[in-house]
Amino acid sequence: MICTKRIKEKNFQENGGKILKNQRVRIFSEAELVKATNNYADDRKLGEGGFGSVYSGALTDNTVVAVKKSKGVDKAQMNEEFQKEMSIVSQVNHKNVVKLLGLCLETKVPLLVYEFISNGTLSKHIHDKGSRILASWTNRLRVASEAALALDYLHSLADPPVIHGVVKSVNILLDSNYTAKVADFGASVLMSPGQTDILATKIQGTLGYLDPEYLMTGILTVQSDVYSFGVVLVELLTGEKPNSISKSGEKRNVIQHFISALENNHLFKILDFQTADEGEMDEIEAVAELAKGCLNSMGVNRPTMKEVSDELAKLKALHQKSLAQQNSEETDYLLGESSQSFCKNASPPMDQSQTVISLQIENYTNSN
Ligand SMILES: Nc1ncnc2c1ncn2[C@@H]1O[C@H](COP(=O)(O)OP(=O)(O)OP(=O)(O)O)[C@@H](O)[C@H]1O
Repeated sequence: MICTKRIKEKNFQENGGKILKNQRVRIFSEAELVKATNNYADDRKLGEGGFGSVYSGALTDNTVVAVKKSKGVDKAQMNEEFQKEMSIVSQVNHKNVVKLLGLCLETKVPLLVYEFISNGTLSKHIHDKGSRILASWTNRLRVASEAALALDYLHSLADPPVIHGVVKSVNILLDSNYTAKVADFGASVLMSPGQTDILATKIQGTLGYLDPEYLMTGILTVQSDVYSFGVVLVELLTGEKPNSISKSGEKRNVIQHFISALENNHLFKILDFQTADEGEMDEIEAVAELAKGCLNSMGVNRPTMKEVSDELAKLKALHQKSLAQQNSEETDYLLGESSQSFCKNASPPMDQSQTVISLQIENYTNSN
């Protein structure tokens, strides 16, 4: 049975939990989640992370959910990871952050129930050559801008602020409209207002995305997320995995390769998508410069997530404006073309020409 209720202090304390004000999540029974996921059947497995595995499930009201189930090897550690993720994700509310719907407290390590994000990870769409969604610069820029918006929100608007800790393309999911949603708060840290860094008890992260400064000092900062986001931007631009292996089997430093291409004006040789448009090239160059700034070895020299997000939003708005302009120019062109052809064909009756023109406009709109 599903019951919606404010989580009781007692339940949380029994589970080693921290009490959060105004927290509203749904409490699921273990049996309900077993049924929803067909007892965590293999074909329901969406993926596996450090904390455990994620399964898709259908509730009795047909809502599709993603259930995060701990590996359960070290109960104390798993409980800590769970508590952290739970306390962070239940407090954030942003259209570009995956929503926590509820949890189940009957299991040894509680289960987390998330909204189901149907189109997989950004990583899959960048690296799976069969995926067409990122074929256009328009979508790459939009997804980058949406993910940046979520991270800016976590750093400066969430109360309390949050360092995500493991920003990478696997942790950016795409929903049914291909809108980006930032996920996986297992390594995240809640900050006090005004606080921007924390001494980590253990260094967590994925090679290739890890801020070199954090790696050296053990201090995780909001700027560590900015570095990792810079790596995601490079991935979006080049289609290369940050820890990729070349054909000859050597480990490639994708970041160095990217920066040297940018500095030597070879950027367009290493892009992962085709663009013939000069306006787009300017935008791509601006995003590449932004990525370079994020990848500065010193955190203080990197832009803030707000600056990154504002710049991407500005570029996205410019891009949309130029797309709209192109569309109207093409419509004008079609109108011009049709009137010329009518001149050639001994002037058709007025009502017929109007029909042809409107049909052409309609076809144009449909194909776009
Ligand atoms: N809400 C969701 N909807 C759909 N799929 C999801 C959802 N959450 C996670 N997944 C899938 O499950 C996989 C595992 O997610 P999880 O957050 O546990 O770990 P991870 O990000 O892969 O690794 P780690 O936690 O070690 O960084 C994701 O890569 C994604 O494919």
